[in-house]
Amino acid sequence: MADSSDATTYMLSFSNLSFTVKTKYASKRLTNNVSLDVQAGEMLAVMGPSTAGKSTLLDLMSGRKRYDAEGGIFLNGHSLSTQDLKLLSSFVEQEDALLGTLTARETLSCSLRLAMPKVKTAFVQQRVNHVIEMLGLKGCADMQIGTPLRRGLSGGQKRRLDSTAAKEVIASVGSLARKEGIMVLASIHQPSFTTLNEFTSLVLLSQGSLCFKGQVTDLKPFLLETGVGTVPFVPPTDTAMQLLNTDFGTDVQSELLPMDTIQQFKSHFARWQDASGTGSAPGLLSTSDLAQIVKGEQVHGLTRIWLHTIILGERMTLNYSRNLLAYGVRTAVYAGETTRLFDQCWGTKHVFAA
Ligand SMILES: Nc1ncnc2c1ncn2[C@@H]1O[C@H](COP(=O)(O)OP(=O)(O)OP(=O)(O)O)[C@@H](O)[C@H]1O
Repeated sequence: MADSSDATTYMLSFSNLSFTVKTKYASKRLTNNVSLDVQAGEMLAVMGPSTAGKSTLLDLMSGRKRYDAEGGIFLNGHSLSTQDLKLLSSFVEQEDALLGTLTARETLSCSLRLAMPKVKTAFVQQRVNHVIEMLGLKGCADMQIGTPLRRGLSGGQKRRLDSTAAKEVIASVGSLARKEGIMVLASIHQPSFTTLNEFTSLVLLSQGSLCFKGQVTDLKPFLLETGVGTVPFVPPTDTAMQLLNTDFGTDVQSELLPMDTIQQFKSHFARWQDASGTGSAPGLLSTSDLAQIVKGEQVHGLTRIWLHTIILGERMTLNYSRNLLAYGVRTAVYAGETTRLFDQCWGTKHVFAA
């Protein structure tokens, strides 16, 4: 999220983030007073049962959704607006969003230029080369990603560019994050033990509420201290997920936390957090430092729209020029349909006239 040259200096504090959707008849709280800190270089895994509110929380944390009035997001004590957050963060969607006709290098370069439209070509080349190296994509950097008609990168190589995380992806992203002081927040489903261990910290959510935040290795002692315990050969995250999944009333839930499971988990967490104490506070930033970090190489308003249009136009031209057959067929179909419709309308007009 926040990029910095000094990996230990920056901390983002998310305070009381709530998000309520209002329908015609009622309102529903999708995220409920979530407060947590994330340090520069931290890799945070967000886990929770389906519909726990993971995507909503990530949207709030990255400025894609506006949180309710009582919330706030602070960088080393300075309040950030949703606009600031948008400029500071990059969001990778769950869905595959790769254009098959572009190479890995072109894909990364286009993403970087969209995020920082005014940076010099030499900077883009240098950063893209660095990321390609970090992701282990050097051997296939200039290979097209691939379309249904043309084979390109392998599935594993593609996953290093898209959002589907595996151990090697997370490991590469983690080392980039540590080196560059980037904060990585990722929603993950059923990670393997080794994948999860690549993250530095873990957030557990259920019904929009924060149920645990700590080091990945803290979860086991937390479950032991709260009396839930752990099951031999079962990862602590699986035990926690079973407890937090309210879709099914499981035996594990009624046995271990017989009353309101989520409420009990939350109050255990509050007590555990108090006992563990809070980490050291980061130094305050001056207003000018903050302005420098947030604005950086960014451009705003019409210039941004104009530069984005140019970059997307270049990408579209590249895509069309490499996919002439598919687009040629499509154009022919549209032309045929238009002629047919025109013919029909013309024919109908003549019938009425007769
Ligand atoms: N705009 C909206 N209006 C009403 N309900 C919504 C809206 N957006 C999300 N929801 C509901 O909020 C809940 C949380 O959604 P969210 O996508 O954040 O969960 P999630 O934990 O990411 O789920 P999953 O793991 O299944 O992707 C879901 O029940 C979803 O249907």
